Amino acid sequence: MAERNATLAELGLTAKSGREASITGLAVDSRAVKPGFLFAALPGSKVHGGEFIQYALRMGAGAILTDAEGARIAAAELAASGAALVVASDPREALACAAALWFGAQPDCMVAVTGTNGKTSVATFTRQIWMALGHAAINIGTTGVEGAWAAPSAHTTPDPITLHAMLAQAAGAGVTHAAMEASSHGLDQHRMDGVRLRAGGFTNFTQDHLDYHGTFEAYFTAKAGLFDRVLPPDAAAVINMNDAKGADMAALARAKGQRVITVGHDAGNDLCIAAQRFDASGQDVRYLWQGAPHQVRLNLIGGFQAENVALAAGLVIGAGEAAADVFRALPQLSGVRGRMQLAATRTNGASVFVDYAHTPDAIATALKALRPHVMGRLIVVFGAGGDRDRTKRPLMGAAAQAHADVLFVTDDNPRSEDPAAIRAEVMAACPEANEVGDRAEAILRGVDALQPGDALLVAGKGHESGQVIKGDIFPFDDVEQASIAVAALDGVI
Ligand SMILES: CC(=O)N[C@H]1[C@@H](OP(=O)(O)OP(=O)(O)OC[C@H]2O[C@@H](n3ccc(=O)[nH]c3=O)[C@H](O)[C@@H]2O)O[C@H](CO)[C@@H](O)[C@@H]1O[C@H](C)C(=O)N[C@@H](C)C(=O)N[C@H](CCC(=O)O)C(=O)O
Ligand SMILES: Nc1ncnc2c1ncn2[C@@H]1O[C@H](COP(=O)(O)OP(=O)(O)OP(=O)(O)O)[C@@H](O)[C@H]1O
Ligand SMILES: N[C@H](CCC[C@H](N)C(=O)O)C(=O)O
Ligand SMILES: [Mg+2]
Repeated sequence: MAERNATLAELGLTAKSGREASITGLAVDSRAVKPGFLFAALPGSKVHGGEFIQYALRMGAGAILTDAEGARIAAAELAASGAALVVASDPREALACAAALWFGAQPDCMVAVTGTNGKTSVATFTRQIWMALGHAAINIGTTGVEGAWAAPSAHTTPDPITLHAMLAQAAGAGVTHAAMEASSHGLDQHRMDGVRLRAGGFTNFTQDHLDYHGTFEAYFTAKAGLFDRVLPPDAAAVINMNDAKGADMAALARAKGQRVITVGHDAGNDLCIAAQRFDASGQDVRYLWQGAPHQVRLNLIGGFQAENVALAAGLVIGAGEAAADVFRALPQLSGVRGRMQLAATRTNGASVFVDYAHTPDAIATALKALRPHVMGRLIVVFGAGGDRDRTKRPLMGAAAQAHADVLFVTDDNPRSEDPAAIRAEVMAACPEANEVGDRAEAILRGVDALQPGDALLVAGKGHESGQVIKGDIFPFDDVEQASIAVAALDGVI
């Protein structure tokens, strides 16, 4: 963090009590507080950050940003310390704006994408198109920061302090364009409210994260926040109209005055996916941009990727590039790590794909997408994560049952839960599936079952490099395991 000072007013904040503060840095975790820092004591899902105000004050915090509840929890310590106290009705939003002002620089041209599935894919394709057009661009999300500047990231949408530190560093390194993922947690917690966006995208809305949001309505409201709160009225909203919620999202965006760019299979859309022809290594797609045809080669497996590419193209056009240039760049797109990635091929010609499908809709979409590329049977190895939405487990089982011919149910980050109990919840909807808890063995069994013309989809972990069991992370990589299995069975590397 840069060595500098700011007044509360310079961070858009007004103190309710306490002495004048000269802020030296920002922290959301009391353990990161240094002398002179502003500590944001936020209402959490487990505990109220107000519980840690006294600790932050002992570490030398110069100011506290919190809500009425946090101020009440630490009233005595706050009065005794004389530290500046800012009380906000929504301290997360206030922190996001303060972080934007503290770190200052952001890439000039930024866009964000939300939706249950496809965010990483769309953000990555957006960055790739910008780079093909000669811009210094990055994407920020589940796979970290990638492109013209790189950094790891623990969250899909980082907390505002981490996010604005990243944006400022990237801008300082010459990055002019950034595409970021807006997760529903991130939107609900106002993590990106201080980001200046030129365009926002919506992929789709299906089940995930009900453990956190509670209801579909609350989950949708969180996602809608990208358009009705974060995206300014002069921005473009790029909406997938194939999704059942597309029309609602478009209406919200129009009500805010945003320029809506619709994307979909119907001819009435601004960007229409008019036709697709599949082959072993990808697809030819006929797009219509405002009625004019652009026929492009996509070296990407899966019909849904043409939708993700269309959204990315819409975002780039919405953010100011000429449509003809954008369509010319599309054949250069390459697949996203762990998304429909061809991981290995058996000597009998059967293929193994690794994909990040971890929701019911994603499993159905990924399996359906493979069908036109496969003449034989579809085999799937999958599981469901622990400490995450439990209600999606049988739905994932049902999706696999409906769209695959042979099923192996295995473990996928059981976290604190009993792995056998998670598998049982999945298998309630696919009782005939083979149950193989150990993921490496499940992949080996899946690969062993491959006959000429078959394909195996290893779903759920995509780019992930570890299996999370209890508090430990064991190194595990689906792509690597697929290659090992093929080498072991076929005797080749
Ligand atoms: C459910 C959730 O999103 N939690 C995030 C949230 O934590 P919280 O507010 O609920 O934390 P809490 O434990 O109740 O603590 C309350 C407050 O006390 C503070 N605290 C806590 C302990 C202490 O000693 N001192 C201290 O100051 C915490 O920093 C926090 O501000 O705010 C924290 C600080 O920003 C985040 O680190 C934390 O992310 C947790 C680790 C997490 O796992 N989040 C996941 C579910 C998530 O955000 N995922 C999304 C979506 C992924 C997808 O697309 O599928 C993502 O964007 O990554
Ligand atoms: N447009 C789409 N429609 C339906 N399913 C999709 C779509 N795009 C991707 N998927 C499926 O979802 C999986 C995850 O894709 P991706 O990582 O791009 O999504 P995400 O929204 O970033 O996920 P996360 O919420 O974990 O960040 C893919 O591996 C694929 O199976
Ligand atoms: N960002 C998602 C990823 C899930 C991936 C899957 N491997 C799992 O662990 O469930 C989540 O944390 O819900
Ligand atoms: Mg993602």
